[in-house]
Amino acid sequence: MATSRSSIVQAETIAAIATAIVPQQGSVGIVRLSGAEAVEIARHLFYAPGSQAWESHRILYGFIRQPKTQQVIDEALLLLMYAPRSFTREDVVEFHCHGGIMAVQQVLQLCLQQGARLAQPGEFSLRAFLNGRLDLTQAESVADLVGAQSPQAAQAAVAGLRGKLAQSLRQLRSDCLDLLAEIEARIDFEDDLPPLDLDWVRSRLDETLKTVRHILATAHQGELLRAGLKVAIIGRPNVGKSSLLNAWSKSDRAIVTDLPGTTRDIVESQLVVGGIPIQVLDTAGIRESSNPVEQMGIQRSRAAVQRADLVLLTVDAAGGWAEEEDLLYELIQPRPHLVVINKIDLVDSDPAARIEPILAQLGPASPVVQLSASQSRGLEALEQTLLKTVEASNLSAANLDLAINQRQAGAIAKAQNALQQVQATIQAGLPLDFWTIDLRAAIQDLGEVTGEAVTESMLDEIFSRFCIGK
Ligand SMILES: Nc1nc2c(c(=O)[nH]1)N(C=O)[C@@H](CNc1ccc(C(=O)N[C@@H](CCC(=O)O)C(=O)O)cc1)CN2
Ligand SMILES: Nc1nc2c(ncn2[C@@H]2O[C@H](COP(=O)(O)OP(=O)(O)OP(=O)(O)O)[C@@H](O)[C@H]2O)c(=O)[nH]1
Ligand SMILES: [K+]
Ligand SMILES: [Mg+2]
Repeated sequence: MATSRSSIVQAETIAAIATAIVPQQGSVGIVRLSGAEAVEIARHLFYAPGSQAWESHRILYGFIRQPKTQQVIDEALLLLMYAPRSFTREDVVEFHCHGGIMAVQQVLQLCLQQGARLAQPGEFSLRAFLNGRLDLTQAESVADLVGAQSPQAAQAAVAGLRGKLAQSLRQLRSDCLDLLAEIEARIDFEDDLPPLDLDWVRSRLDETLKTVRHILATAHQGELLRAGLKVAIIGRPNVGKSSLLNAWSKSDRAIVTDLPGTTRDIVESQLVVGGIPIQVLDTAGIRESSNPVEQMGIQRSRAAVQRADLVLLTVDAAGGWAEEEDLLYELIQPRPHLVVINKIDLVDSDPAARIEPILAQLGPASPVVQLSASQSRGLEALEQTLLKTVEASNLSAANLDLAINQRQAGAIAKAQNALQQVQATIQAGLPLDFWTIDLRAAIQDLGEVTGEAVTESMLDEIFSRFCIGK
């Protein structure tokens, strides 16, 4: 039988390297222990000279030693946080070692030799959750903060960490419980109570649904902030795709030459637009080719169109719209896209004559941007149009306190359905028992979000996505 993460005996003391492990990098690396044996293990491994007190929330200075040979492994600091005043609410000990890979790996091995078990991904956060220090949304925000790729994504994660979503959901759930209590009382003690105030029930339901809708509406910004966007630049050879990637990312990532067919493999670059982390893919120019290497590159370009959240079809303002563009334009029709008219610097003398024929080829559903990649002109407009196309224009001005993830949105949408069902049931004049069925379902769904009602397999799935040492 597979052991489930949450059923692992919490009496076990767990250990992990809490910092990134990179050779020759990171001035400090941390090995973290949590559990009943943490302090005992540290006592065996850490020598603190003089009369330093082993008290909670203190840092001791000293040496980590191999207990048998007394060989010194590192000169280090030891941080003590005794239960319940720690991240996990268990005894937590941290060895603050030198960075790089050797010190932390050796110290981790010593901890394991002393009886600690290697922590699974997310297990420190899981314990913080199981011990009631964090609700599930806060624990998810810990992972979001570690994974954040833009200041706005980090800001949303910190708000979640501090319990903004948790608070709203607790309030919603408690409102539903109040409503349930009122209704159930009428089922159980019908004769002893004044009749149910139907207007009150209806207005409470309306209010609750309004809040639910408000929270659900933050799912789009949550998804953009967390997952970001994959944007593929496609077009026929030499229209300036690689030049656009370079200008946009202010780099020399991609090779640019005046030879058509320069780019073969996909070239990626990472940037942030209006708070959204964006992965830009430069692709091989698409054309009929007999060169097998180029053909493979073109296959990858076509695949990128399907993988991308947004496709930028790039066209050469001077070269104009050719037959190949008809095919490419058709290819991107089912995908979210915009059309980039590049090299406008070449048509400065008479832009209308060159650009209008291109515009005439485009349908009304295709946003258009004119720019010059080689002169870095029009990139601002590209970003604004991109944000508008993915409906994220006011993300940077938005309130980032709430930005729910897909899992949370799924459960909250179920709660919304259940609450709407309660409304319908009341409307249909069905007996009170029916109202409570859907109300209970809504309460259950909200509990799935906060973790008040979760299964072990849900916890497994959520925490296994964390990194090791979190
Ligand atoms: N060295 C180190 N830095 C770290 C962490 C850590 O575990 N170790 N963190 C880990 O993610 C974050 C800080 N988060 C933390 C959250 C709570 C507690 C904590 O001990 N809370 C107790 C006690 C509070 C108090 O003393 O009053 C509590 O809330 O009960 C510690 C760290 C980021 N920086
Ligand atoms: N005048 C002008 N030239 C440009 C502009 N953008 C790119 N070019 C030139 O167009 C040529 C092709 O540019 P690339 O960026 O290599 O074009 P590409 O679409 O990536 O080409 P392939 O990878 O071969 O498909 C180079 O000589 C660039 O300097 C622009 O905005 N204005
Ligand atoms: K080229
Ligand atoms: Mg190229």
